[in-house]
Amino acid sequence: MNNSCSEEEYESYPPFFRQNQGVDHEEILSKDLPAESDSLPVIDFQLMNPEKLGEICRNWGMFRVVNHGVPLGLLNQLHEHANKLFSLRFESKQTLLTDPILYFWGTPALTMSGNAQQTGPAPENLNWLEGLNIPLPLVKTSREDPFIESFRSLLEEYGSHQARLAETIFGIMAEDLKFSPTKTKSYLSPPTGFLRLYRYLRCPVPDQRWGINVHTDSSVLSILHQDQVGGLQVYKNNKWLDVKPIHDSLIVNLGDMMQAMSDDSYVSVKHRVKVNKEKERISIGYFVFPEEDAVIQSSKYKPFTYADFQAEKELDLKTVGIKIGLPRFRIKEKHDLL
Ligand SMILES: O=C(O)CCC(=O)C(=O)O
Ligand SMILES: [Fe+2]
Repeated sequence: MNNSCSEEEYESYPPFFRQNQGVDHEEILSKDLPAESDSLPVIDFQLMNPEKLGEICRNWGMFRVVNHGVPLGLLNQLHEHANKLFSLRFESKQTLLTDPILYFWGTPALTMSGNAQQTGPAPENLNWLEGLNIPLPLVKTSREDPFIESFRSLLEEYGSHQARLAETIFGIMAEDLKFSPTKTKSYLSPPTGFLRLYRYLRCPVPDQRWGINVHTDSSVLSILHQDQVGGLQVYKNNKWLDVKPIHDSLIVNLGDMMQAMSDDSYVSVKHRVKVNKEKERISIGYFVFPEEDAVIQSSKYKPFTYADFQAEKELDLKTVGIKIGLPRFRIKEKHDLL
């Protein structure tokens, strides 16, 4: 890339991310060792069983799902629509993509009321991404604009597939964990589900910035589909592994709620997203939570609801600048108190 890149090329970028684009910078080599290639376990959705799934949830907290029944045509159309929408001028995205679809940039952390969570003004804290937040129950009402309407109906269809997958997968985990029928029902609530479409932006200093820095998801389950660019990495055995893009597969990762429900036997796995200089990357995530008033009972944590967890997380982001998450609720063992 060089200085000849036209300014119009970046009109779809939030203004902050237009600076220094196209300029060669001296690269600071990443201190991380290169990531190893993908040995993520694969689950055939049609052949799942509690023992195998349970073992993967205990050891990995992330797996690939094949034979999931989400039509490839639907995935392709969704990516095409996302590409078109993200390529619009920044100002048009801000005006066109409004309630209930919310356009945001610079951070994936949104508050309960749907505003981007402030992480402070330092550019190294900004995430090189923009996104759309789509609460699924709200995406059922038809829209006038024909392009937005076809996008909405794809989201609705994709959302029902995701709810189907999450309910089946969670049902098998619940069998492995021997949950009572009441827990199984209240610990996963599809109406809480939302979709996130992300576009990670080209970054002139990719080794110094993050698409999304290391984190665990707060959800029960998250289900991801990524395009062919790559960048997602998972932490396993003290190493970062690249999660390779495989177009007809989905990635499931367990979140903090699942770890607490399983008394820490399942892992809410650490992951992160790298950015690159040459290509934007699009991914589609689905996140699902417990019923609003479901109290998570665990031998390791004080009883809490997802709303309690989210409130604590928002406060920590505001005051400490990072998410503390589950440790805020952990019951102190006797030896911790000495
Ligand atoms: O874009 C991705 O591949 C991952 C996104 C992610 O980790 C998240 O939204 O929590
Ligand atoms: Fe995540």
